[in-house]
Amino acid sequence: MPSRQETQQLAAGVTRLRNSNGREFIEVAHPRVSARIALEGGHLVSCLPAGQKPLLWLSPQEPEVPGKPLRGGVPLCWPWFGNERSGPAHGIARTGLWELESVVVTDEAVQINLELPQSEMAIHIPDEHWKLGVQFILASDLQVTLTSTNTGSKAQILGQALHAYLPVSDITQVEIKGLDQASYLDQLTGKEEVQLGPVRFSQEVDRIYHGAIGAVQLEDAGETITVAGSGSGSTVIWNPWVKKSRRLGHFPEDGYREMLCIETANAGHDRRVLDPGETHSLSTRISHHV
Ligand SMILES: O=P(O)(O)OC[C@H]1O[C@H](O)[C@H](O)[C@@H](O)[C@@H]1O
Repeated sequence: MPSRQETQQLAAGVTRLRNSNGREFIEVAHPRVSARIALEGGHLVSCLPAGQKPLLWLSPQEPEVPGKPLRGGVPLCWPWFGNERSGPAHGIARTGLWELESVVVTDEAVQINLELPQSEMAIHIPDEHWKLGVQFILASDLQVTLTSTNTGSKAQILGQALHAYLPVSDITQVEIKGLDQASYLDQLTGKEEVQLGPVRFSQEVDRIYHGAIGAVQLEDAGETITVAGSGSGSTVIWNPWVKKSRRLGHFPEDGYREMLCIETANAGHDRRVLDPGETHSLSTRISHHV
């Protein structure tokens, strides 16, 4: 829990605050949902619909200084996924400082829109011209939409992912359904494979599933979290397992036991080329069913 040093009320139940590590957050306390978004990274770090378990996992280890991504929630990978291009892994959006555009509160939901200013893009991708916005619809479920417009005069390549970290009670017992027969790139071996049955975890998993995948279901001890994407032709499934957990920054050594990532993406073969003036939206909807 960040200690509050400065706070500003933005709307009923929506507050902007700066914690003692200098990070700025938008905090939502609405009858339907509690949530927190870090302006650094445009990063939703927690989302708790009323009467449910948390929809997202967040590492208990927060980096002390701004500039290091928080591990958990929904990091925004943009305009490339992983190491598809040179520069920071997963691109520049997850460490950039986003600006608040709008907050709309209704009885059912809180809608928050952020934009990544040109000045943040100019640092790493000075030759590219984009308008980039993220919208969070926080309610009894969660919807995150990342919208990119090519504002330049040449075609530009776009790779991206909504890198959702989901909580699990025991990684060795969970299953992901909805990927049976899908082909995937195993990022650990570089080989193309075909999924047979549900995805289960007994070692590191780092895969890009291809195709316009419908909803996938994370089945965990009789409960289900559904992740439904749109604007996506690829889904990344990731768990770091034992050795990689030790190497990851700001991640508990046994953190792999209690999380996995299901990432609605445009990654690998699914990278897009946007013509001047073209807009593309990538969206994920995460909901919990008991
Ligand atoms: O450590 P990060 O840069 O946050 O990346 C965390 C993970 O993200 C994705 O799921 C990739 O497929 C993994 O290869 C990567 O290890």
